[in-house]
Formats: sequence, C-alpha cells, structure tokens
Amino acid sequence: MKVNEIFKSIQGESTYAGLPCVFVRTAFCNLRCGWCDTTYAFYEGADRSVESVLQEVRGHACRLVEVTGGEPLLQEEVYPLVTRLLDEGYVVLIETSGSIPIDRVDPRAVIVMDIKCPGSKMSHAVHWENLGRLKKGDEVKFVIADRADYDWAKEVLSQHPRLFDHPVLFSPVFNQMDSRQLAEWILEEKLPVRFQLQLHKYIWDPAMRGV
Ligand SMILES: C[S@@+](CC[C@H](N)C(=O)[O-])C[C@H]1O[C@@H](n2cnc3c(N)ncnc32)[C@H](O)[C@@H]1O
Ligand SMILES: Nc1nc2[nH]cc(C(=O)O)c2c(=O)[nH]1
Ligand code: SF4
Ligand SMILES: [Mg+2]
Repeated sequence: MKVNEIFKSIQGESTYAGLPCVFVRTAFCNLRCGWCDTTYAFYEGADRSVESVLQEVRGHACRLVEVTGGEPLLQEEVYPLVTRLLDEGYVVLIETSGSIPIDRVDPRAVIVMDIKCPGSKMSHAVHWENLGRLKKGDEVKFVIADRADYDWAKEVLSQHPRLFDHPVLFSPVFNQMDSRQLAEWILEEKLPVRFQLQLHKYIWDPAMRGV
C-alpha cells in the first residue's frame, strides 16, 4: 500500500483527542474537500508492505493507532493491516471521509466518519448507506465551514436521529469558521453535539501558539 507518513503525535480529533497516538497516513484520496489540510497526501506515498508498517508502528511503543490519509479505505491492504493491528492488541481508529463503504472494515476498529457538508464541495460523495452501518463506539464528524453547513448538519441529524447513538462531532474549518461563533450556535440551540477543535494545530501551528 502507498503510505505517505507514519508519525506519533497527540491525537487532535475525536473523543480520543489528547491521547498519544501513532498515525499511519495513506496516500491518495478520491475526494477533494475544498478545505482539506492534507493535500500533500493526495499523490505522495511510498510502497509499503503490511509487515513493514506493523514493524514501524511497533517501534513507537504506543497502543493507540489511527489509520488516516488521504482516504485509507481506498487501499486494499489497509483492511488486513487493521486486522493485524487489532490482533496485536492495538486500539485502532480509522478516519474516513464517509464516501467509501465501511462494511469491509474489521468491526473491532473504531470508525470516525465524516459526513461532508456542502462547504466541502463534496456532499455529493456521501455514501448514505454508511450511516446505518455505524456500530457502537463509532463516531461521526461534521466539519462546519459556515452557517449553511451548520444548518445542513442539523437537517441531516433530524433526518437520521440514530446518529445521536454515537458521539456527533462538530468541527470548525480551521482558520475559516469562527470557533466561538460555532460554539455559540450550539449553545443557543441546545444541540446535543460535541464541539471539537483540531487540538494538534493549537499545539504545533506556529500561528496558533499562544504567547
Ligand atoms: C485529512 S482527512 C483524512 C481522512 C479522510 N480522508 C477524511 O476526510 O476523514 C482527516 C480529517 O481532517 C479533517 N480536516 C481536514 N482539513 C480540515 C480543515 N481545514 N479544518 C478542519 N478539519 C479538517 C476532516 O475532518 C477529516 O475528517
Ligand atoms: N495530531 C493529529 N491528530 C489527527 N487526528 C486526525 C488527523 C488526520 O489527519 O486524520 C490528525 C492529524 O493529522 N494530526
Ligand atoms: S476526504 Fe479527507 S483527505 Fe480527502 S480531500 Fe477530504 S479531508 Fe482531504
Ligand atoms: Mg489531519
């Protein structure tokens, strides 16, 4: 499989945010979200075997692993990789765009699935059948670019109330959607969602580092 990078960091997203985590970032993506912060993974990647990826992950001595991308579910070998990681006792998160069927993923993995709002320009690619395939422990994320996305996400939630069986993350588009404004909408409207920031950007992004 084509792997763009493997690195250890503080998990910046989802209910696992704040935990040390090893990231396996695969290359290529079938979508082009207008606000994507990982365009460098669209084409760049080294050919790696499952075994060599496992070896590198083991070297980080960290029990939480996130497989992300690019779009990880595009790569055939991601499925056996995830199973091997789970067999070795890792907690495995999969960050996916929601555009690829999730039914081939080892059910022991935690799926963190975006539902792409119109502001991403990729709403047409939502694989709606995925919503009914989410299992206990999986999480859904709406990345909010503006009020239109916020209203669209509310509408999706009203049409699919079972989504609230999962953590529903509302995440502002970094440096575009005003975080305070999004938080105030959620509070004013008593929306039972989980507001999130991309924690890693507040730790390492030079522009965001507090003085
Ligand atoms: C880079 S994508 C890789 C995994 C998969 N392709 C996906 O979209 O979930 C990982 C996550 O980064 C988040 N993301 C990417 N760019 C962002 C941005 N500019 N602002 C906020 N979140 C962003 C999205 O929530 C996305 O789910
Ligand atoms: N620290 C850190 N946490 C993350 N959580 C999800 C990420 C992603 O790009 O999928 C990500 C990332 O790129 N960095
Ligand atoms: S699906 Fe993920 S990797 Fe692909 S363009 Fe969108 S945010 Fe970027
Ligand atoms: Mg990222």
